[in-house]
Amino acid sequence: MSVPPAPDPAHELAREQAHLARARSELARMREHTLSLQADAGDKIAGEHLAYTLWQRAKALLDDPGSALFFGRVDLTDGSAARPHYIGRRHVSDPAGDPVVIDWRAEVSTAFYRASRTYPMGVVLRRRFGVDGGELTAYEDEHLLAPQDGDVDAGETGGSAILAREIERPRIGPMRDIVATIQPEQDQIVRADVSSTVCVQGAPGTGKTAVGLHRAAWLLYAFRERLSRTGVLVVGPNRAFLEHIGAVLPALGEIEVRHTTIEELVGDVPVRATDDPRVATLKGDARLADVLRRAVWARVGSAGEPLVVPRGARKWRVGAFEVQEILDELGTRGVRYDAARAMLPQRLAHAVLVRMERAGDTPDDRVQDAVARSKPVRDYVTTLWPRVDPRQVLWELWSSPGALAAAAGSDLTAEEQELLLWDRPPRTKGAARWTAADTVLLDELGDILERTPSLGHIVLDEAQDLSPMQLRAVGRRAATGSLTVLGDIAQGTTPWATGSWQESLRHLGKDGAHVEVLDRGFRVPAAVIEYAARLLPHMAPGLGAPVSVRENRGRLDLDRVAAADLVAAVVDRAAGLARQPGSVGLIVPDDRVAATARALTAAGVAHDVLGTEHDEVHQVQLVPATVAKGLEFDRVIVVEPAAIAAAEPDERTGLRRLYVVLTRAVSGLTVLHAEPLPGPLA
Ligand SMILES: Nc1ncnc2c1ncn2[C@@H]1O[C@H](COP(=O)(O)OP(=O)(O)OP(=O)(O)O)[C@@H](O)[C@H]1O
Repeated sequence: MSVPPAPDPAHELAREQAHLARARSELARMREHTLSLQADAGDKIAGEHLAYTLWQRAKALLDDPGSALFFGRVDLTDGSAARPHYIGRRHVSDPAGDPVVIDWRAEVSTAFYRASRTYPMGVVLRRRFGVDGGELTAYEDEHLLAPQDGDVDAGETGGSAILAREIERPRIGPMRDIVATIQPEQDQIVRADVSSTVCVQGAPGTGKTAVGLHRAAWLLYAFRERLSRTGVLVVGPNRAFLEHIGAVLPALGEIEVRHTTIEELVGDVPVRATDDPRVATLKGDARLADVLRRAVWARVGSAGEPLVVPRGARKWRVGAFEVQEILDELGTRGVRYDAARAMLPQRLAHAVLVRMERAGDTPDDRVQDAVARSKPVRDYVTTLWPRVDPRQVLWELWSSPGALAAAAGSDLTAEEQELLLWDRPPRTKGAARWTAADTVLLDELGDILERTPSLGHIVLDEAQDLSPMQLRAVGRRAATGSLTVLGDIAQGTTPWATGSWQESLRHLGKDGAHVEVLDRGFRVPAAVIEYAARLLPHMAPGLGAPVSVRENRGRLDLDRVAAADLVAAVVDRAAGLARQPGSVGLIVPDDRVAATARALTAAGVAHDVLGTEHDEVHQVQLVPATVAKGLEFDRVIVVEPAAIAAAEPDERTGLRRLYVVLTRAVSGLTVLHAEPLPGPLA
């Protein structure tokens, strides 16, 4: 194929701008058309539903003048000619139905993200557009089949000015989508098949969260019917994090995806107490699943008495031995406790029916139903296979050494059982003050009784922090679906944080799922990541820091002041940073949040306190150290690292917490302290 001469850039840009104008007018036409459709349906309710669907579709077709309808183009060869495809956030077509812009999630778009000089995937030309205020301002070309002079090399770090500009932009407000610049290794994860669970290990800022959210959007596009029926869920560490990421999926047109924390996911009962870390860790241990199962199933009685059912003048009798066989069979079939309980009356009635037939009667199904519903059968079942309330089971276990020992078998040592028992048991289950770890156990008990419904897909972020029992709670909600598991072992800050993804995947019920590693850092600049990485050998040996792909090495200031001046210095530095554009994260030890907020307010520095309800979004965000995970800010001030580390139960967790807070910055990090810095940071 002959290589066309290089076009005049100004002329070429004007042509692309004309294509954008055309795309905009086609989108407006699509919207007009949708608005003109009448919501005529058979009945009133169906009519209202249709009208709502049309209204939603029209809303989705609204053009956003602040962003361009496409950000890239690939010209794919079909042997003789090359056809251009414009790639954007949504599909736009002309009146004949031919595409003007193709959704980034469509099959053809894959080449835009993945093609390389080594694997050109039929890409004659890949073009990335520079966009400003919704207008095309520049473009960059790569001719993958036959490279030309002036091509950028996007495979090279710093090769693409457009990618660099996107990565380097100062951060303001919540997280944005990355559709225009998804990297090949990220795209592999985004487009992994719906049936496969993928686990991503990645250092801070390698794009795990971004990849997980784009994967959810891609799955919803590629498997729309199946997943809109079964549902997609995003699970994150806390509300501040969910607020930070909550706009990404709606910006990609996906408004149905629920976002939740693990506590909200399992929390049917209010949490009114906290466990000592040793107790919480034990309650999160997977062995508890067996203990709970035994505690529930031990409630099924043994058939000591025969079942006697009077009908008319006769009494029908099913011997205890035969009833026991039925009980044993139901208990070993793998059905849930309540389902088995619901089957028992019919099984017993069937045994009665067999006796009636043997005696020469010809009873039909209605007789069996009547026997199953009769009082003697109901009473017999209630005694043998009682109704179980999860809270009652747990209350008994934590109150009664005998009950716990019986359920524990050889799974828990005497010492462990001692740890689990309440010092002062509440008098009733209603008076119990449940802890967060208890709610997870109650959720497990709920599933022993009745199967938890499964969703189609779950994106589980910061998964390293979940206990085995929490992982089980998430896993059963994806039992017939799949998961995207995201995390970083070095950022594990719970006493039960995982040391092995294989183990976590086992608890999730997805043994053997693939673990991918992302190691190119898009957030943290080199000067900052090199400093934070000094902690790694002390708290996560074997794990490496990301290689920063940022051009800007960033700014690192270590700033020591006298203890008496610390609060004033914090206010002064925050106010100083707030004079320049970009968000400011002021990360302080949790127990200093209130005092810092008061000092900021007194000095007139407008701010939000993350982790509390707040309506406005201010430039300065005051962040308790334990809430910082997963967040990012343009400039970060970390206040008193020694106190942040000392607030954790052990040294390793303290250093990991520091690693998390030190890696939130995009442009610059100031470490402000009065106490000496923890060893590796000094
Ligand atoms: N391909 C990309 N193009 C542009 N920006 C990207 C890309 N990938 C990631 N980023 C940006 O890098 C930053 C970090 O991404 P993200 O929060 O997803 O990282 P993470 O691995 O989840 O970090 P952490 O472990 O700290 O939670 C975000 O601002 C994100 O938009």
